[in-house]
Amino acid sequence: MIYTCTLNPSVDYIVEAQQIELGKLNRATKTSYFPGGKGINVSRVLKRLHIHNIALGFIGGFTGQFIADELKREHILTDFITVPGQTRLNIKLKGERETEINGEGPVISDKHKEALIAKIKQLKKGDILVLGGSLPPSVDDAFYIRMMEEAKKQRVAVVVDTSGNALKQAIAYEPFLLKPNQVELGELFEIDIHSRHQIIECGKKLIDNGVQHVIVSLAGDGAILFHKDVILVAQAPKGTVRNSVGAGDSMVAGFLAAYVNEATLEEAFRYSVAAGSATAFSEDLCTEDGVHRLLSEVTITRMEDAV
Ligand SMILES: Nc1ncnc2c1ncn2[C@@H]1O[C@H](COP(=O)(O)OP(=O)(O)OP(=O)(O)O)[C@@H](O)[C@H]1O
Ligand SMILES: O=P(O)(O)OC[C@@]1(O)O[C@H](CO)[C@@H](O)[C@@H]1O
Repeated sequence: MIYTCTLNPSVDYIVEAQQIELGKLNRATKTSYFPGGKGINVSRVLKRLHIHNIALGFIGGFTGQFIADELKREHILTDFITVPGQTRLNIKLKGERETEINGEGPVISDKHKEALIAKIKQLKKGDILVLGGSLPPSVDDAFYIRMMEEAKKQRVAVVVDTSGNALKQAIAYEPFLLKPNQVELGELFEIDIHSRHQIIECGKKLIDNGVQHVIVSLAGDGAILFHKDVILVAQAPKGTVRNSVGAGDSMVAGFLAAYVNEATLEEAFRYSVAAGSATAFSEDLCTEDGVHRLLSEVTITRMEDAV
């Protein structure tokens, strides 16, 4: 079974306006809201790709209830822990450019943290655990470490889709998959990344440190996959970007969906990039049809051929 865990879910409130001027009254031309948070996005895309999964994490208040209701409507299994306080609202402003304001999230008590650890302890060898997104302010990075320790004890494969210190500390646990974007990769190595060469060096270092697969996502420029035997470079399809929120999470879901269906590494990577781009070209997350339509437009080259 695949489990996703979102410690700090969100309701993503999308506000479209012709232009947004700070300090003025702006009128939206369209608004919508979706259940969000990285692990929840992975769950939603997995489900659209017919992969059963269970969403874990903390939810609270009317916003948390909205997430639970929406996931139920989409027939996604959940095992959330309900906490006092409100799940955050993340504002995604779409004017001439995209601007995001992510909320803080509720306080999580020790009792609720332990309840989540107890759920992780129930996972079994062969399960996959996707840890997605930032930590609420009351939860420190050590909590991600504890979850990874528990997962490792049970021989559960861990996928890490987060940033900052939590991402840095994940490396020691030899995760199955890391998916940093270019900025997150730079933060990980404390450098400014401005060349393909730097990305390759950093990706190789992660593999040398025991990470099994690394996908560095490069938005419209595609992605690079690192594995001990091969480096694959993907060009993303071209299209009109309607929403880049969740594109990276869709990549994670696409890769896992193909992997559990026993695809080759190249096929899984192609599926992953197609899923990311299909989300970028959609209003909400990608659909299965959207992914399939783009598969033939993803170009993949082995590293020695790409340089
Ligand atoms: N402009 C675009 N054109 C085509 N494909 C895109 C575009 N932007 C994103 N994608 C697809 O989505 C993938 C992930 O994008 P990106 O690198 O922006 O992820 P991210 O920063 O993790 O996103 P998020 O945090 O919003 O989920 C890319 O590798 C690509 O396949
Ligand atoms: O604040 P975090 O946890 O880093 O990111 C949260 C978030 O921006 O990530 C998802 C897209 O990847 C959105 O659904 C959500 O709003």
